[in-house]
Amino acid sequence: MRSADEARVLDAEDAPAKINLALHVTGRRPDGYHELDSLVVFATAGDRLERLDRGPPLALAGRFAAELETLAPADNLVLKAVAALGLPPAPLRLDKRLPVASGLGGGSADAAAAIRLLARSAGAAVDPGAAARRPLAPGPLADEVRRLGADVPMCLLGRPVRAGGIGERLALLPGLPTLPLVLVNPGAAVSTPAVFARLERRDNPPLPDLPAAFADAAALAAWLAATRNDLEAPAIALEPSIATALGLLRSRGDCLAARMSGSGATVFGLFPDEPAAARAAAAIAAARPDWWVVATIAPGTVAEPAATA
Ligand SMILES: C[C@](O)(CO)[C@H](O)COP(=O)(O)OP(=O)(O)OC[C@H]1O[C@@H](n2ccc(N)nc2=O)[C@H](O)[C@@H]1O
Ligand SMILES: Nc1ncnc2c1ncn2[C@@H]1O[C@H](COP(=O)(O)OP(=O)(O)OP(=O)(O)O)[C@@H](O)[C@H]1O
Repeated sequence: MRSADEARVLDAEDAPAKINLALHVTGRRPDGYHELDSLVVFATAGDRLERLDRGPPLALAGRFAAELETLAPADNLVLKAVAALGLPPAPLRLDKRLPVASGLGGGSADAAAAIRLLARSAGAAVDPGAAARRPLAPGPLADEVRRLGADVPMCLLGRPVRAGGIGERLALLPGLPTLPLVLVNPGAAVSTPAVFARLERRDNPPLPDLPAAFADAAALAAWLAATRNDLEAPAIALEPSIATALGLLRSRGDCLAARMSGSGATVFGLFPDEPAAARAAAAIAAARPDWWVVATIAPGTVAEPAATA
């Protein structure tokens, strides 16, 4: 039972993990940021942000809360988003379930969840419904969102996309099946700028053409075979345990594809169905009890409801 002085949860938002299924680095802008061409999906695994009836501006809970406690609350991307967009502050609690600096865009997902949550409580100064249906229209709001981090616009959308530019040019992906995945983080935080700095080539070709739809996870895996994550080799050079994690996924006979997400160190394995993913996750967790291992799904593309006149 809830004690009399315990805060009450008024509302909550999920902050799904971002997974780069493929990531090609195609150029570099004069400001040092890299041009990307990336296929991105969002998992049901993620952080969770709650709005409370009382408490400090941001309380931390969950497995990875301690890693954020060294950060001043104002530097947490949740409160940075609130300040940058001028959203009405409210007591918040972040359940930090995703490893920090792990290539899953956790901080960006938290910022996006804060925007959705507080926009809702303010009567939608930022229309979260619209954000869920289409990429943010260019404009001052989109600029503020992008300034929070290159991954924030895609996290605000939270649906399968092909991302271009530095990650802010988003095209919704039709025809993607729901993907059974295993996420494995070998417990090492990898610095995104350090990984980009180690790239040997920055002028790689874009992703190959996408078909209108993929029949299943195996069809997507066949397409992925002609793609890469260009950040994987530099990240492995900094953190060799990434290669060990990939090896464990690939040693499963039914793993369709295994690759690093974002700038690492988290890797994903794609499996034909959820039971296969659950078996792989259990085996890897048993072999490496100190690692973060989860079986999850990335929901596929939901058909748009027919427009009404
Ligand atoms: C690698 C990805 O995770 C792929 O989705 C993202 O591009 C990174 O997104 P993010 O962590 O939100 O990135 P930011 O916080 O904006 O940038 C962190 C640092 O990564 C480098 N960076 C990031 C994005 C990008 N397109 N080019 C870059 O070179 C820059 O050195 C930058 O200072
Ligand atoms: N709520 C937050 N969650 C995680 N990191 C945060 C948060 N707020 C601020 N940060 C800072 O942002 C940095 C990047 O964290 P994050 O977990 O978003 O990285 P990432 O998963 O590697 O992102 P990406 O995939 O975009 O490279 C951390 O090192 C941390 O200092």
